[in-house]
Formats: sequence, C-alpha cells, structure tokens
Amino acid sequence: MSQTLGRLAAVIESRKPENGGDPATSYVARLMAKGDDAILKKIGEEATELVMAAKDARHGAGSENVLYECADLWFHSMVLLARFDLTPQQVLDELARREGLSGIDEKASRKE
Ligand SMILES: N=c1c2ncn([C@@H]3O[C@H](COP(=O)(O)OP(=O)(O)OP(=O)(O)O)[C@@H](O)[C@H]3O)c2ncn1[C@@H]1O[C@H](COP(=O)(O)O)[C@@H](O)[C@H]1O
Repeated sequence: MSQTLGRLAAVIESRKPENGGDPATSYVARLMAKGDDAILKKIGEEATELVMAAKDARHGAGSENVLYECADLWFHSMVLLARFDLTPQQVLDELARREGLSGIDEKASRKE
C-alpha cells in the first residue's frame, strides 16, 4: 500500500472512540462521534464539490482545485472504510483484481 495511505489509515484507526479518539482535539474523532450519517453526508458533499471543481476547471478555473477536492473525497472515504473495519489495502487489492478486466467486458458478463 502507498505509505501515505497506510500512515493515514493508522491515524484514522487511532481516532476511533474505542481507541481513545478525542472529539475535542481530532476532526476524525469528532466526525465519527457524530455517527455514520454525518460521514455519509460529508462524502456526498465532497463528491459534489469534486464535480463542481472539475466543471469549473473545464471553464478555466485552476485544475488544482480538482486535486484538493479529490483528496477531501479520498480522505472522507477512508474514514468510512475505517467505520466498517475495512482498509485502503483492501480497496487496492480489489483494484488489482480488476486489472486487465475491461469494464465493458465485465458489464457484458453481468448481463448473461
Ligand atoms: N487529510 C485530512 C483531511 N482532509 C480534510 N480534512 C478536514 O475535513 C474537513 C473538510 O470539510 P470542508 O472542506 O467541508 O470544511 P468545513 O466546512 O470546515 O467542514 P465541516 O464544518 O462541514 O466539518 C475540514 O475540516 C478539513 O480540515 C482533513 N482532516 C484530517 N486529515 C488527516 O487526518 C489526520 C487526523 O486528523 P485529526 O483527527 O483532526 O487529528 C490528519 O493528521 C490528516 O492527516
């Protein structure tokens, strides 16, 4: 796994309530304390912000905003993964499993 993703996943894990995460000092602990719906709401917001940044970039605004919003979305998705005791490595493993499998072929195989 990317070392950055691995380190971030470890920090997020340490912020869980059962691991002593403190909502007074930690954004992740505060978000987790609010519950799953708050995490899902943030993911919805960040996904929308990514879409808006991409649309703005097409019209001349800085493409760096696409990077920032994508980082926000990845980060909040990692908080969600942690809530389900899943890891970024498992997502990378799933992407690796799909390597070389055309999305068009995969979709066609589902229709049979
Ligand atoms: N990568 C991030 C990261 N990316 C974004 N954010 C926060 O996610 C929030 C994004 O929300 P918005 O952009 O919508 O801004 P906002 O309006 O202030 O957010 P809300 O009021 O809606 O919560 C901001 O508060 C950002 O600071 C992050 N907060 C933390 N991390 C990582 O998580 C680690 C643990 O953080 P703490 O739990 O705060 O110690 C940090 O060391 C970082 O590595």
